[in-house]
Amino acid sequence: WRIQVGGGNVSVVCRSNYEAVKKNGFTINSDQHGKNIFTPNNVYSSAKEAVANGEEYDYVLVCTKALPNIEDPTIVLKPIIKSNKTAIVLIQNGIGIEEPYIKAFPGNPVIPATTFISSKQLENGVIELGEISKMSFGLYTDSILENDKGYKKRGELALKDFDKALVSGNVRSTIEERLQRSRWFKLIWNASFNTVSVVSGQHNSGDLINNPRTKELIKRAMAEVIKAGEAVTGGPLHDKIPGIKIPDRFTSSADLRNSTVIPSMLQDYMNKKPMEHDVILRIPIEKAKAAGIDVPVLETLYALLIMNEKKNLGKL
Ligand SMILES: NC(=O)C1=CN([C@@H]2O[C@H](COP(=O)(O)OP(=O)(O)OC[C@H]3O[C@@H](n4cnc5c(N)ncnc54)[C@H](OP(=O)(O)O)[C@@H]3O)[C@@H](O)[C@H]2O)C=CC1
Ligand SMILES: CC(C)(CO)C(=O)C(=O)O
Repeated sequence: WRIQVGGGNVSVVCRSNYEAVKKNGFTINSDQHGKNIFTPNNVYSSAKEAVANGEEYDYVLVCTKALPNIEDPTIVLKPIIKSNKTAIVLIQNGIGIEEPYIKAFPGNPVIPATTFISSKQLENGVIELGEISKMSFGLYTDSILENDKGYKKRGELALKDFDKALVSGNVRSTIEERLQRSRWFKLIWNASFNTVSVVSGQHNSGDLINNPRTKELIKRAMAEVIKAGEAVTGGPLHDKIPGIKIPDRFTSSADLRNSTVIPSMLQDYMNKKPMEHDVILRIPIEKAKAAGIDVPVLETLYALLIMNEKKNLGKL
């Protein structure tokens, strides 16, 4: 939406909201940008349809839930990626989301993005957007073959143009040099608030910080993510805020009290959809252990979360 406002040509592939979006576009009620109708340049029902007229895209933005435990996330993109010209932008939470794409599409720039927004689809095609809208992203280079000299060049060009497109659409955009550090920083929120919001019995962020025991539990989970993230990425997760102060900063924020958030994981639980516990807990727990960091709170949350999910999805 903001990319189109900035002058870009934007097509979307929709699934269950296809009919509604094809007919009416998206209605977006945003605290920051007011009430808008976003009419995508094209609305498709599948990736195959999106390339039926021979289109080749500069960017494919993946905005689905990251559920590698359920299916290979790259299958759906196969028809769209015709050459290494197309950059794949992963607008998703979690850790370890990039690897399947690097393996399936060697040579295509993979750009993971962390986004601080609060969004909710109220009904098909009707979106509510909270007051924050910022995005940071960078080029994934961790397991790129030494001999692909062009990868970095293609990737850096794609990064710059993506940044321009976002800035033209009035989004606070940042190109991240230390990409994994910013992903772990975002995980501090997701591995704590998102998970406790579900296992506590469906509570929003405001309820959780107003209760001293859940607030304390969230702070402990955050402290484990910070310790693990620092060990895995080899340094502090934030330039200005020392790790030890982050849990207090996050849980005392006045913003949080005023604008309560229903974390995306709780939205999935309430809609009886699978939750992103693989990339938000299982993979980070594995990485923490490999780096020699114990994470008993995260392990407990993971165990409770997957039991809850089984029951919620009728699989127990
Ligand atoms: N919501 C939020 O506030 C935030 C979310 N995030 C992260 O952003 C990512 C996306 O989250 P969110 O927007 O909440 O997710 P939603 O579940 O609300 O939306 C995902 C959309 O992708 C569609 N989709 C999934 N698979 C396919 C497919 N194979 N083909 C076509 N469409 C498909 C879904 O369709 P269908 O309805 O049919 O399932 C749904 O419309 C997640 O990683 C999340 O953690 C990050 C920051 C904030
Ligand atoms: C931090 C938060 C709540 C919104 O930005 C989020 O990432 C999520 O809901 O998964």
